[in-house]
Amino acid sequence: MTELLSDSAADEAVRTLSGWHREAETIVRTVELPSFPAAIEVVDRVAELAEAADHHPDIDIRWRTLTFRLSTHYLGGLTERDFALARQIDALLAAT
Ligand SMILES: C[C@H](O)[C@H](O)[C@H]1CNC2=NC(N)=NC(=O)C2=N1
Repeated sequence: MTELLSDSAADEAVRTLSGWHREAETIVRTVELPSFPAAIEVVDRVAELAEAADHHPDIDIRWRTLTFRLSTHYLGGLTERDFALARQIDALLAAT
């Protein structure tokens, strides 16, 4: 069963990620792509990952800059589901 992480566990977990930081009960990563189409392609691939995980980030799209924000909405905080998807996004971005 998915459970909320403690404050210290969340802080420790975010340090294991690439380029994410904590903002209250969310984790956030901003990345710039070479072009708007490249950014949209990343959004599309993240959407596939999110659907497969049944866990979805908030995505802010501003030209070539994407900001991903993760939190487990139904529990109102951070859970392992957020970090699992964040790791998948990191792997996707590392290969882009
Ligand atoms: C019914 C479905 O499983 C839920 O609504 C899922 C969908 N995606 C989700 N995404 C996120 N980030 N948090 C959730 O609580 C969540 N719940």
